[in-house]
Amino acid sequence: MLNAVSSQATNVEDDVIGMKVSDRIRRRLTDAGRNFYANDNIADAIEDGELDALRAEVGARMQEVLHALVIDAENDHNTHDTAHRVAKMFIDEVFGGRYRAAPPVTSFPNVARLDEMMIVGPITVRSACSHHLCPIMGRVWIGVLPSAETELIGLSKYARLCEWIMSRPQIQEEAVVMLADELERRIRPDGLAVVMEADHFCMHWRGVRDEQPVMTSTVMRGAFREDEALRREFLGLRKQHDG
Ligand SMILES: Nc1nc2c(ncn2[C@@H]2O[C@H](COP(=O)(O)OP(=O)(O)OP(=O)(O)O)[C@@H](O)[C@H]2O)c(=O)[nH]1
Repeated sequence: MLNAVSSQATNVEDDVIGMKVSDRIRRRLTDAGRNFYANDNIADAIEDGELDALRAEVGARMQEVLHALVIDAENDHNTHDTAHRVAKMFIDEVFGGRYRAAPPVTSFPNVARLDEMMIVGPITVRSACSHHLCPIMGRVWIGVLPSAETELIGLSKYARLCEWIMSRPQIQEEAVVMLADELERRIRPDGLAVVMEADHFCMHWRGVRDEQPVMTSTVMRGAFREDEALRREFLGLRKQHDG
């Protein structure tokens, strides 16, 4: 999608040699009129080799953060490589869903015309809140009511898509909607249900420091929204899966 913009942006880059790689990527996104919020995927705006440069840039800036925190990262053996470790953790792991393209998802036509609900879960998910960048650790359940047009996807792909969507800084309410949109687009079911239950470490580790609260969010689409009995069956089975 960004290809058309990319060649245009390459010309721009000719006169902006010396720009930081984050500025180059940001410029491409801005020129294409694209958002680059914390939970947006920007993989198609990053060219070959730029992820290595971005990791190095984030590492250098993280070193400045440690410096501003008055930590002697140059001489302290424990924080010597911390800045680069953190950059690697952000870009490749905990926020990797921003920088990586979607995982390949093989789909199969619904030849047998299956029309009964199926549930996958609990799928363990890890995310981060966009306010304090603290971990969010949770579980997701997905319910699908297939239609004749449905593309069936392999079981493991639900977990892979969850991981891709969740490993970005965000709020839970938006994360479940984004996950539901992605699944609906790929599966085209008659009904889709997503439940997410998660611990927010911005409430446990800091802030109110309350260990108890868990946030539960649901998204009900199509038949799950219209048919109360189906919705109840899904929510009941989810509890059973929970043990
Ligand atoms: N709605 C929602 N809120 C979240 C989520 N993750 C974290 N939060 C909350 O977002 C708020 C962050 O904004 P502020 O209230 O301005 O932050 P703060 O003053 O540091 O708040 P405290 O956490 O109360 O110290 C906190 O109340 C968090 O608990 C989420 O996924 N959804």
